[in-house]
Amino acid sequence: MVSLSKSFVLAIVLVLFIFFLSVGIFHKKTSKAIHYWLFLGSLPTLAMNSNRLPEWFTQVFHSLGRGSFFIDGPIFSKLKYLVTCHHQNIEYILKTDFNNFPKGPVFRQIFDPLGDGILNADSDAWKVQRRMAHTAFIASEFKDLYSNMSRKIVEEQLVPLLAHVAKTRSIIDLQEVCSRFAFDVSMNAAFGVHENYLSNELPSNDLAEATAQLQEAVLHRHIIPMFLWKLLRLFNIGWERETTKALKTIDAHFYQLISGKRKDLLRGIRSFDLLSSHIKTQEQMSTNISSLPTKNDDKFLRDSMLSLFFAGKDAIASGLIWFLWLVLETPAAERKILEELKLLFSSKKRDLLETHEWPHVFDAHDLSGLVYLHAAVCESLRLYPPVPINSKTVLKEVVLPDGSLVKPGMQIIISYYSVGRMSWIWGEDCLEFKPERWIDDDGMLIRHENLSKFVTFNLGPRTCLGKDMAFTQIKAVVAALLFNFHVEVLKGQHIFPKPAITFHIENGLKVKLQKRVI
Ligand code: HEM
Repeated sequence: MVSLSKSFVLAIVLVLFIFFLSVGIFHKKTSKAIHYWLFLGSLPTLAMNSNRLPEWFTQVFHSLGRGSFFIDGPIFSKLKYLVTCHHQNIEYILKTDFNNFPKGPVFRQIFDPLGDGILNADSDAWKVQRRMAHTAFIASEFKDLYSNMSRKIVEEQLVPLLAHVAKTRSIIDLQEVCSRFAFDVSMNAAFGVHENYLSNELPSNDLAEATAQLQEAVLHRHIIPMFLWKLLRLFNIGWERETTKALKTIDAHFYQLISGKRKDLLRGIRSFDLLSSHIKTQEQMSTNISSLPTKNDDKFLRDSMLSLFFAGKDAIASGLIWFLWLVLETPAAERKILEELKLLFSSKKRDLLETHEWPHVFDAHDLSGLVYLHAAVCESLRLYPPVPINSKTVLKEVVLPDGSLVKPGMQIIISYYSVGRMSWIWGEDCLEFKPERWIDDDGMLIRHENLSKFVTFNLGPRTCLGKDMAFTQIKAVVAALLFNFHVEVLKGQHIFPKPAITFHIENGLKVKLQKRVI
């Protein structure tokens, strides 16, 4: 009897699964507009475009000529989304009336593998996480550890790997290199451990693979209806089985790292990574408030670290690969970056210019003063924000600055990707990669990022805590790569975004490298 009902449910799951795949994920016909279907509302259109949501949202904004639209659920359901890229709405939601727009229960269920970490928490639980993470990020010892470790990884792993590729004239996927780099940096920052995932042999790493798997799983939870992925989870089949497996691997590693760190600290071994800081703060915190972690709460640490790890790793990898692609496709921009680097190199190494030591790795501090490089990074993050969309829930009814009425329980989807592609926000040339838009006539940076229109790092109380770290990393990698190597992008590659929580290139970016003689 039990097995009969199980088979029945499995059959239903299978039918629905195939239906959604054919309507949504593999459906080639996409729509530039938002249609209302009898009984079903606008959900079928959403499903048909589920593999390219940021792009579709952008097309709908263009076709409607405004920065917000609603998606209605099936008749009799209360499901309704507001999708917006209106920058005054975004400022209102993320900053002015912040408390009225938590992430909410839907987000929390989809991201439940992250537990109570900062990315998934709201209200008091979020405040605790934010305070702890902020304490960790602003510590001067952590900042030093971060910049030393980044330089070390660039110098001792990234550049040797690229030199090896250049020497053997082999083809490499630059996106994979960026992901491996981001993984090594994030493991160092979070736990103070060196994984050497970027070494010449491109070794496999079960933790890195499990975290990538978890990303995929969370994406599927966005695409297919909640009841369906919950059924898959109940029966431990399909993507949900992969999620469970990935989580087991992640937990095994994370709990081992936490227990190892506790032992180190007991032995008096000091370190300044994020985990050490969290353990220290956890011990100092009061334990009689229910939302606060208790002294030996390893689950709390696991959740905190998993969020911080995810927040940094994928965003850095994504920011890097889109930047590199845009610059490599825009020879004028590449030339200007190289000119700045040469000037910096000759000002620092005047005496070495004749003999020219190769390869050369720049100091993060020196790179921070380069105007064109900074402008180019901002420009690529505008066009390809690593986190393309975000969602919020409405607590109390309110009219947003553009006149949209939102009601309790409604979901709001903010499309950061679309913000960067609206001509009424960035001008008619908004689709062009033009670092010059960030530089004024006196050659100084225009700080658009201080205005609400540059939303790539979020706004308000939940602004990204790793923004400075992100700029440091991207500049360090780009400078080392472009200054020391000539990069040839293989012809015939069709570059388009892969559907994911963070933006990546669907099939990677295959390149050949050659030693660059300056
Ligand atoms: C180019 C790189 C990056 C971009 C574009 C970026 C963007 C963002 C965005 C949009 C959010 C808001 C997410 C949300 O509300 O769910 C966020 C949050 C956050 N980011 Fe980043 N991020 C980047 C790199 C990093 C790095 C390297 C770290 C360091 C670990 C980091 C740490 C965080 C943290 C801790 C939060 C949570 C803030 C909160 O909820 O209070 N980010 N980031």
